[in-house]
Amino acid sequence: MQWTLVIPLKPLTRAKSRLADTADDGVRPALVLAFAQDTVAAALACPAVSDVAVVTDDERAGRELAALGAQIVPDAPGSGLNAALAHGAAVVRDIRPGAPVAALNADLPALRAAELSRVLNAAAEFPRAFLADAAGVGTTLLAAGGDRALRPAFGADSRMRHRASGAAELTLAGVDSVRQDVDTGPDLRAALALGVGPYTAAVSAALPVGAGPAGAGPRPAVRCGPGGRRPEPLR
Ligand SMILES: Nc1nc2c(ncn2[C@@H]2O[C@H](COP(=O)(O)OP(=O)(O)OP(=O)(O)O)[C@@H](O)[C@H]2O)c(=O)[nH]1
Ligand SMILES: C=C(OP(=O)(O)O)C(=O)O
Repeated sequence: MQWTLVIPLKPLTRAKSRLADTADDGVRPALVLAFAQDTVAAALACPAVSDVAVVTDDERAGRELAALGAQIVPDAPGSGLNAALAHGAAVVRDIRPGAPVAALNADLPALRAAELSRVLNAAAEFPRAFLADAAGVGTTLLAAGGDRALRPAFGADSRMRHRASGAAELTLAGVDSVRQDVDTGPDLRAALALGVGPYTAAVSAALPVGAGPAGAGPRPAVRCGPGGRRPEPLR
């Protein structure tokens, strides 16, 4: 089964406020964009993904992520994360009725295509399924088969709320890169230790958190775009 991913992204200057003590206002937008670039690049390199739709109103992010091969959907509702996701899924299904869709956070800088494949293949066994974040309270991925609405309930305690919504919790091990979202400085350290993608490695090298000896270091660039696998366009 091949999935369309719906990836939400807040305007860069307003995003990741909880990282303010790790990355100041001058560098945080670039760091948030780098997280999204590494997330989208890994997603597009994943064989279980047919295409990626990023729901954002940020012009710079839209330009950079489109250059990687993502489709950009304006955040027309403008009323928060779950409205943005429901809108993105509806736009996808208008174009491709019956498409399996999965919401994926844009703050997964260590994301590995092979681990994402394993998660999506596991999700394909259920009508709706989700993956809890590394902290164990939130969600990084929510998937819905072609005959189901996504019904996103991201935000505080979303693990509990997705469970209560009837979605199956995916319990597979060895998919840390799909679980490791970055909200805080310690989260960024954990992602660096897993090994982040090249965009985040470049921006975080200038931060105190990125300059330390720990960490697996940057991973080789994912090949997507010219020379790599091109996603099918969403049209
Ligand atoms: N399009 C869109 N994306 C959103 C919105 N709110 C959050 N997101 C995205 O949803 C994902 C999960 O959100 P959070 O992890 O809470 O990120 P955040 O809101 O930037 O972080 P904080 O400011 O620290 O709360 C991230 O990829 C965000 O960029 C929204 O209103 N619209
Ligand atoms: C959006 C979520 O949380 P966070 O803001 O912690 O990334 C979530 O886990 O549903």
